Amino acid sequence: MDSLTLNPLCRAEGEVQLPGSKSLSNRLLLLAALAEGETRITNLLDSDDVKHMLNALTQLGVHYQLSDDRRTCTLTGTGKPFSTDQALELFLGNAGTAMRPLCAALCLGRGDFTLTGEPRMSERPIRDLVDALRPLGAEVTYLDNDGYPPLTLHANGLKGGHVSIRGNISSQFLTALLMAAPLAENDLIIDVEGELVSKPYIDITLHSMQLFGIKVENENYKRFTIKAGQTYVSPGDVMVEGDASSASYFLAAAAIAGGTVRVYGVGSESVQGDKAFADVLAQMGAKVNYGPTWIEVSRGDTLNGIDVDLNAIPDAAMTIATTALFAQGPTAIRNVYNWRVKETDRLSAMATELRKVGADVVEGEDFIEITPPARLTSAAIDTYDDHRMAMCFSLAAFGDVPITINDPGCTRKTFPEYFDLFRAITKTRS
Ligand SMILES: O=C(O)C1=C[C@@H](OP(=O)(O)O)[C@@H](O)[C@H](O)C1
Ligand SMILES: C=C(OP(=O)(O)O)C(=O)O
Repeated sequence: MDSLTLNPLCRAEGEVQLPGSKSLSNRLLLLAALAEGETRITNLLDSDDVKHMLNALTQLGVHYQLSDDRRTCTLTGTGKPFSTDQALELFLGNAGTAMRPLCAALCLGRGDFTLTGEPRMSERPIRDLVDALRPLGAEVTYLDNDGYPPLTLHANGLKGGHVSIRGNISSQFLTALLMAAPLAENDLIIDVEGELVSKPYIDITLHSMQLFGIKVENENYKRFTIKAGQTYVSPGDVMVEGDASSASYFLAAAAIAGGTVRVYGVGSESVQGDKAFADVLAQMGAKVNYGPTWIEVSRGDTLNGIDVDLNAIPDAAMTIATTALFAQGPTAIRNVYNWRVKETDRLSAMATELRKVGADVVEGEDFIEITPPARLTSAAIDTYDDHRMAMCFSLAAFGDVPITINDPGCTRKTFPEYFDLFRAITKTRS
């Protein structure tokens, strides 16, 4: 296995143009494919998760053109759901933003669609979504284990009506239902049961649907009503914002090390909940400035440990876990149960790797408490095929010791060029 050793770093300084948001890229591609007319999507993310969505659309017969740098996609939708005479098998890697939304959207059409992915995808739950789709007329067969991909959809349209969906495992289930809803035969009312995890991602969904002309009635994120008879209509040109989760590593580097880092592509006007990561850094003592499309962070007088509920921003929350290595006092990150069902069991992986660099860690069922060591220990960090483990632990190189990242290439899921950009804004201790 490949590895990358980062020599001790002492400073972060510079500007980063962020790659496009994964969440927006995959939503806009799917909605453009379902929409009437031609959509030109700019600043599209070029990463594995997006490639899986694009490959699926190709197999579904969608016509699109990618620019040479793969960051502009011009796509012509038919305004109709996807249908096929021949059974299709779509391989979706480990992309939750492809698996869950496609699972619902494909039920709108006609034909047999099998959705598969990498081995880890077969351990990521999908039951809550399937259980909500079945009363709407979806026929779904699990191929290996009940409640998990791979699965086959025997699609024959979705009826509409009134369904409930559990909100506490993944917001992507609700996102999937919402995006399919306007093309159901009748109005759809969706009730959300229990806590809604990762709530700001629902705003990304509603924003994306609104761009394509869809109206959704939102009663406090508890009930959503979507009228039938609406069609997705192309907005023409649409630009993908920079990825707010990808911004977190650069901003944290400045908060830890001194120097000032500004990221472009995400700012106060962003629709992504992960922009709030910068507020968490401010709570720890960092200096934060926002412009409409940029965020700038510098180190404050001290960096303090905090006790926070990060249920709303589980991806950026991982970056707080490694930032905590440099804080004064312990940090507790609470209400992140669903870390366990992502690219890996992130609560367990994070605890194991933080201990390797010398932290004292308590791993709870849905929280993690990190007490930083007086001095970090040099270590080889395992990344569990989890892009965020690799990116988070690059920050450990600010601890005066070399840090080796095993399988750094796993960042290809959302951020293939991460280590080049990280190197460009960090200075090695001489
Ligand atoms: O809808 C989305 O784009 C996402 C929602 C979140 O997942 P959960 O809702 O499963 O927490 C997030 O972790 C994921 O990276 C992207
Ligand atoms: C959880 C993540 O991805 P996915 O979209 O596959 O759920 C992530 O990017 O951290």
